[in-house]
Amino acid sequence: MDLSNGSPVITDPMAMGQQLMGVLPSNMMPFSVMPGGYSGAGGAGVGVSRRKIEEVIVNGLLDAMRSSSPRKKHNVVFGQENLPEEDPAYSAWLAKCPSALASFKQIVASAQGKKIAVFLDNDGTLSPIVDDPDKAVMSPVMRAAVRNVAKHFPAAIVSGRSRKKVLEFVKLKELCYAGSHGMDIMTSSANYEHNIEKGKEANLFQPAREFLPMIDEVSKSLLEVTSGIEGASVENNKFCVSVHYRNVHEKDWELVARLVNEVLEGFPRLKVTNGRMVLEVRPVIDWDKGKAVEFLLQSLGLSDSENVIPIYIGDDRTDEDAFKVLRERNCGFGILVSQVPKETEAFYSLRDPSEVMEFLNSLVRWKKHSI
Ligand SMILES: O=P(O)(O)OC[C@H]1O[C@H](O[C@H]2O[C@H](CO)[C@@H](O)[C@H](O)[C@H]2O)[C@H](O)[C@@H](O)[C@@H]1O
Repeated sequence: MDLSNGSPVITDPMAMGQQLMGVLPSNMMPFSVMPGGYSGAGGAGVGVSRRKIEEVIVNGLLDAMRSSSPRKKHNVVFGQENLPEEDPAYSAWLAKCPSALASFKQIVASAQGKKIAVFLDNDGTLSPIVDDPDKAVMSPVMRAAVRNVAKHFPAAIVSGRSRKKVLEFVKLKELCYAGSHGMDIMTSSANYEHNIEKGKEANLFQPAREFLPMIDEVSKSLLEVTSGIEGASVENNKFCVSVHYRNVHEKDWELVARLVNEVLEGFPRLKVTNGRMVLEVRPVIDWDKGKAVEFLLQSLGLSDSENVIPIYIGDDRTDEDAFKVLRERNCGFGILVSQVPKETEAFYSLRDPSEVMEFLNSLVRWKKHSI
C-alpha cells in the first residue's frame, strides 16, 4: 500500500459521493453526499422534494437497522434448544463457510513453513455481545489466550472502539492496536503509558486526524438529540461515534434514524454505516479495517504474501472489509464469528467467543509443537 502520494482523506465531492455509494450497502442511501446537501445520487433529485428524499434515506437506514443483527433462532426439539449445527440453515451455511475448528488441520497445513499473523476484532469476537457497551469485559481466560497468541505470532487488535478504550478492555501490551475502525493505529503498544506520559505517541498512524474537532462536535449533537430516547446511548470512539440502539424499543428506531439523519445533514464529510445494533458515524475517507490490516502488514514487515498467512477473526459488517482484502490478496483468510448464516467474504467460521478462544489455543499448541 502506498500512502506516499497523499492521505486517504477524500476532498473531491464527486469522489466522496462515489466512495460513499461503494461503502454503504445498497439499501442505504448516502447522507448529505455533497456539501450543501443531498444532490440526487441514484437518479433522484429533479422534481423530487427534499422531504421525500429524506424519507427514503430514513427508511433505508431503518431497514439496515432491522437487518443489522439477525437474532439467533431458537429451535426447540423435545424441549431442548438446538445447537446451531442442528439448524438445517446453519448446517447448509457451514458447507460454504466451514468451522475453523473442524478445518484446523487444513488451516495449519496451508501455513506450513510460513509465518502466521493474527488480527482480532474485539466486541463479539474476544468478548461476548452485552447490552451495556461499557461492560463488555474480556474474561481472564480469553486474555491469557490472546497473550499466548501474541507471544508466538505477530498480533493486532482491530476494533471500532477508541484505541484507548480497547486497550483498557484487552489490557495487553504485547499487541498492536488499531482503534476507531482502523483510523487510529499504534504499531507498538509496548511502553504505551510511558509514551503517553512523554506525549510522544510512537508509531502512530491516524489518517482521519483532521476530523477530530468535527467528531467531537457531532458526538455532542448526537448525544443531545438522542437524550430523550429511552435506551439510546452515544459512544465517542475518537475518530468515529457509535449511536447504540440495542436497548431502544423497536417503535423508537425510526426516531433514532431520523435524528441521526438530521444531525448528519449538517456534516457532509461524515457518513453513517450500521453494525450490530449500532449506527456508526465516521469520516468519509478511503480507509477501513481492510486498509488498516494492509497497513499493519506493511509496517510490521509482513507484506510478503508468499510467506505470510494473515488470519483475521471478526463478527461484524466492518470486519468484512478485512476479509475481502485477504480474499483479494489470495493469502490468509478471514474467520467470521456468527451463530446465524450470513453473507460473508470470510473463508471459515466460528460460533462465538468461546470457539474463538479454542481456536487461538489450538494455534498456540500447534506452534509450540511445530518448533
Ligand atoms: O470492531 P469492534 O471491536 O467489534 O467494535 C464494534 C462496536 O462494538 C461495540 O458495540 C457492540 O458491542 C457492545 C458490547 O457487547 C454492544 O452493546 C453493541 O450493541 C454492539 O454494537 C462498541 O460499543 C461500539 O462502539 C463499536 O463500534
